Amino acid sequence: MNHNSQDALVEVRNFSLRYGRKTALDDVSFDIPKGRVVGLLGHNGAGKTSLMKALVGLQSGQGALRVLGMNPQADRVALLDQVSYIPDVAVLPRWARVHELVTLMSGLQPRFSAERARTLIRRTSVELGDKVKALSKGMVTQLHLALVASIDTRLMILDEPTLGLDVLSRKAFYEMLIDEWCDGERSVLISTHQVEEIEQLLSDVLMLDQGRLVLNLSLADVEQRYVALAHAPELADAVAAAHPLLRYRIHGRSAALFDGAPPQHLAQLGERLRPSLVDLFVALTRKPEQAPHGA
Ligand SMILES: Nc1ncnc2c1ncn2[C@@H]1O[C@H](COP(=O)(O)OP(=O)(O)OP(=O)(O)O)[C@@H](O)[C@H]1O
Repeated sequence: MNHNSQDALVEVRNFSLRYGRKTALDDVSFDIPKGRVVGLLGHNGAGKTSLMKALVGLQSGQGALRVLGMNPQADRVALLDQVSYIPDVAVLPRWARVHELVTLMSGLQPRFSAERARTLIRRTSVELGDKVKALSKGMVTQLHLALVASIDTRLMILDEPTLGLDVLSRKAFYEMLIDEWCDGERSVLISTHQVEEIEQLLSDVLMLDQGRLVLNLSLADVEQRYVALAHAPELADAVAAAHPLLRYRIHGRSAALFDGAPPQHLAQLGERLRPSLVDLFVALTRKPEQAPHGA
C-alpha cells in the first residue's frame, strides 16, 4: 500500500510504541488509501490493539501518525468524531432500550443519522423496543455496527469485532459491513484472528509479528508474489533444498510456499496454487523453533 499520500486516510511513518521496557510496535510504516478494506492480522500480543488505539489518539508513541489529515494525539477529540471506532471491549449501556440509544447518539454525534440507524437496525434481528441487556452477544455486536455505520465518516476501525460470535453472526456482521459501509470511498481497518473468514473481504493485508510489520500488501499482490507449489512426496528433499518459507499440506498433498517463483526445475514438477492468507500468516509469523522437521 505505497500510494500517493494525498489520498491516504491513514499515514503511519516509523511509528514505535512502548509500555515501559516492552516494545508493542517497532518502527511500523504504512498508508491506508480510500476505498480499502484492510485486515490487520497478528498473534495475541502482536500489537494490533496498540496500533488501533494509537490511530485514534488513545495511546501515544514515537514516530509520525496522520489520520484523516489530523494528528491523533493533538486532535483526539475532533478525530474521534470523524472515525467510526469499535474497540475490542466495546460496551453499550445495558439499561437502555435500542431506540433510546439512537436518540442518545443523535445528541452526542453531529454526524450520526438516526434515520439510517433505524434502517440498519431493521436489517438485524434487534428490535427498536428491545433492552440492550436482553440482547445476545451477536445482537449487541450487530447493533453496535449499525450505530457506528450510521455516523458519516470515511474511516472505520474495528478491533476484533466478531470475538465470541458464532459463525452465522459473524457472517451477518461482515455482510452488513460490506453492504452498508464499503462504498469505494470509505475505508475500514479490521483486526481479527478469523483469517479464513475475512480473506474474501479484504483488499489489503497488514501482518504484525511481535510489533514489527512483516507484510503490507494488496491481496492481488499477495497472489503475484507468493507461490504455493503442490508436489509429489518424493520431491520433498528437492523442495526443502530450495528453502521455501513453509512446507505443509494442501488438500492432503505435500506443498511448499515460496516467496517469489520456485526454481524452474521444481515448478515444472509441481502444481502452482494460490496460497491462502492463513498459510502465509503461519509462514511469516511462526517462531523458528515451531518449524516442522518435514512436510
Ligand atoms: N497497558 C499495557 N501495559 C503494558 N503492556 C501492554 C499494555 N497493553 C498491551 N501491552 C503489551 O503490548 C503488547 C501488544 O499488545 P496488544 O494488546 O496491542 O496486542 P494485540 O495484537 O491486540 O493482542 P490480542 O490479539 O491478544 O488482542 C503485548 O505484549 C502486551 O502484553
